[in-house]
Amino acid sequence: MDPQDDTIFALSSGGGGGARQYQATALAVIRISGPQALSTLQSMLLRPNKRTIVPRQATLCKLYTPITNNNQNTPRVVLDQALVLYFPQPHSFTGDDVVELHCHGSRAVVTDLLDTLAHLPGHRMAEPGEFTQRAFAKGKLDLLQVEALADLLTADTSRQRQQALTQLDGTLSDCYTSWRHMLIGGLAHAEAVIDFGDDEALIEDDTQAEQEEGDMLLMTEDVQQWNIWGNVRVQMAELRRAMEYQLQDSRRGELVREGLRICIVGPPNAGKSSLFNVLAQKDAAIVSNIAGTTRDVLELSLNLAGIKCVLSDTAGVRTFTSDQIEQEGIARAKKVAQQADVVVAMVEQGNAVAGMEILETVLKDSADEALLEGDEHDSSSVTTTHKLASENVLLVLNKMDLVKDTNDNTDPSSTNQDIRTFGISCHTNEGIDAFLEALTQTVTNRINGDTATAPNNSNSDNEGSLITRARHRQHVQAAVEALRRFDHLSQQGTMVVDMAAEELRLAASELGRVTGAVDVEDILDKLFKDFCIGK
Ligand SMILES: Nc1nc2c(ncn2[C@@H]2O[C@H](COP(=O)(O)OP(=O)(O)OP(=O)(O)O)[C@@H](O)[C@H]2O)c(=O)[nH]1
Ligand SMILES: [K+]
Ligand SMILES: [Mg+2]
Repeated sequence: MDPQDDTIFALSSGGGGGARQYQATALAVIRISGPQALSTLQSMLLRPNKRTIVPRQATLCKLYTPITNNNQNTPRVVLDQALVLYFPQPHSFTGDDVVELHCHGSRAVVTDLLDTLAHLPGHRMAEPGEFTQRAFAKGKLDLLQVEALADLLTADTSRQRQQALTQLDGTLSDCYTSWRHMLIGGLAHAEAVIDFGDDEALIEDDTQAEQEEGDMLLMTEDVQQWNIWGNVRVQMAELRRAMEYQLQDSRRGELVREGLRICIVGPPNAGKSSLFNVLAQKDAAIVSNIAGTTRDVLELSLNLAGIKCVLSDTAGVRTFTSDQIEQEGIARAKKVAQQADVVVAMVEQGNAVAGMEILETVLKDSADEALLEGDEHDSSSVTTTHKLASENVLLVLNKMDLVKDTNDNTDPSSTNQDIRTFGISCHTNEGIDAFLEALTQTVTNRINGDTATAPNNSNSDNEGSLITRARHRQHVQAAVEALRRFDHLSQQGTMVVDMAAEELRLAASELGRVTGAVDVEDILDKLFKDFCIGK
């Protein structure tokens, strides 16, 4: 029997992790999907024929051990009193018949129900993501929506949730589908031109057409075909601009999904780990007055105004140390700073100039390294190795509590030209609120991006069309490149229309890969493995 025909079931609510680790909850949802879902539910009712299960209507019933061919004379046992729901195919999540048992969440109820189902012929426990996999197979969701669902299930912050929900809605899918249809339309025209060119010489271009109009007797259809070709070229150029615009999004969607990287760098003993702990609101990193305390990079998830951020504490950077472990720590610190979206440069107050020098070497080294390594980077990391724009750097002067004469305070604003500077104390918390506010604003600005006007048909002026994965970016980039080659070829006259058409075909298939309309088996396998059981 095809595993697709099995009736699958799983605990779809929390508390999972197998019978042994199951954590009791008030209620639990067991989902059953497949051809036998309804008959199984009915076999668990006391008088199956007396009770009609109305689709999509919650019914409170007692669930008994089901009647099977083997146990007709065995007394039946009540398993639970549950609220049941039935979604007939095709109007269900998976597209198959689906039954949901909203039962009590104790270990006894859940494990006995699962166990009972497992013993029914044609039934088996669902693999991770298998319900979603069936939904995809039935065309209920496309690949972008499957990815959105995966993102929604793992969303930590409100921005991640919003972004995932918009993508789940099909907004991004609609964008790529409409682009792909435009490409296929262009391709159809190109093919018409090719067919025509087979037996008739086409005029090379409009100007030539005008020149030769007098001399040559033109077939009106020739001209029509050629005019259509001209329109196709214009349309494809517009489409390419819309795609290019989408690619110029500063990776905002990917940042929301993956989390924005904020890195604290600075010389030893500046108080980096102390700040890390203040922001973590716990004793996460070791603090001591020994220079070179932090070696490894420590990471912490922060939610700043609904945006997921990953904050890193790093080893203090100094130009000379004979300690090999510290050297490795410094190398790691530089690398993390290089990949960060926002850098918090920290120095002790009164030492801003030295601090800025260190910051400059860190960022300069990273820019150099980025140039050297450039070719080895994949497309997603190339964009992150840019030299940081000053609006994404915050300079923090720590230990303000040690300043004796408050009038003689280091004027923070005088330390550097365009880098914003904040005086703080990790001991007294002075200045922390203002710094945190600025950090939050920086992160928000980075995600909201600039509001450059979108090309007419870009669909890119709303959050829904933001690229959310490097995978999408690669395909859109490849489609743009194909369209550039198309543009070049399509200017060269009739001889190469078929080559130009091939580029349109390529661009269309790249976009098809984004939504999953074109072969995506390998991506799917990987994606479904990341799903939890029951989804
Ligand atoms: N007076 C004062 N001392 C501070 C402040 N912040 C940190 N310190 C002290 O400075 C010392 C170094 O702090 P850390 O947080 O370990 O500094 P670090 O930058 O992480 O140091 P490394 O990991 O060695 O690079 C510790 O003794 C802290 O207690 C502050 O705001 N005021
Ligand atoms: K230290
Ligand atoms: Mg430290």
